[in-house]
Amino acid sequence: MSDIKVKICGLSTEETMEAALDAGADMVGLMFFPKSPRHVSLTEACKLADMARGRAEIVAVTVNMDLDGLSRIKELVGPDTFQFHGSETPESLAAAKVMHGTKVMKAISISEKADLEQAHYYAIVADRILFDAKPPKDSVLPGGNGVSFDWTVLKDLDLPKPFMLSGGLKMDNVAEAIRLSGAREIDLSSGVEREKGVKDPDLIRAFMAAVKGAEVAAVKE
Ligand SMILES: O=C(O)c1ccccc1N[C@@H]1O[C@H](COP(=O)(O)O)[C@@H](O)[C@H]1O
Repeated sequence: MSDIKVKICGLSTEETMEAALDAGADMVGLMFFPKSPRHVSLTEACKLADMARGRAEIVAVTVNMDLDGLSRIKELVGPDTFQFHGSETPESLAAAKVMHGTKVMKAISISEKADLEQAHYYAIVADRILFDAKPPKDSVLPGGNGVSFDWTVLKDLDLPKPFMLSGGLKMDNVAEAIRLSGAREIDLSSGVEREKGVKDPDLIRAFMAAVKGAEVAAVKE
């Protein structure tokens, strides 16, 4: 195992964006969901995206956003990828891909193995699938809740597109998550926060070091 791809999501300050880029994050996520504590305005997002351009893939995270909203983000922020984290259909992903010329990633909520089935439909149009845990019943957020699912359900998954694992990842469990799921790409938000919505540069660096450690350990196995 080597070269695990890492996405750090919900970056909202220049300090934490720089920490993520400097530590080698492959993808950085900007949150465009007003109910999220990681939500950024278009102006903030432009600044953060300019820091990341050419250094990491810029992902705009949206939840059931209309085409006008997506167009504004595309024109002003210029993401490489749209992440769809709501109940968007494969058809709406295809429309966004054609209209905006970006890559598209669809988040799928998992609580049991049967939930993986829908990934095969989305994988026809999506460039990447993101598996996240089903949100707790009382949560207003469809993602970013810091909860995990049974990683072993992903083992030996056969999809025609790459997939990312997310949900409750942090430095203490990432090695185990990679080992049990077989994921080559991971995504996290809460696990590098000192309080809800507040990313911590030290936790970002420690997380990236833990991923490197997991890679080295796997090569020795
Ligand atoms: O982070 C959020 O606030 C959020 C809001 C709405 C949709 C998605 C969101 N985050 C995504 O969820 C994963 C998992 O988060 P966590 O690591 O369990 O906190 C995160 O990486 C984002 O892609």
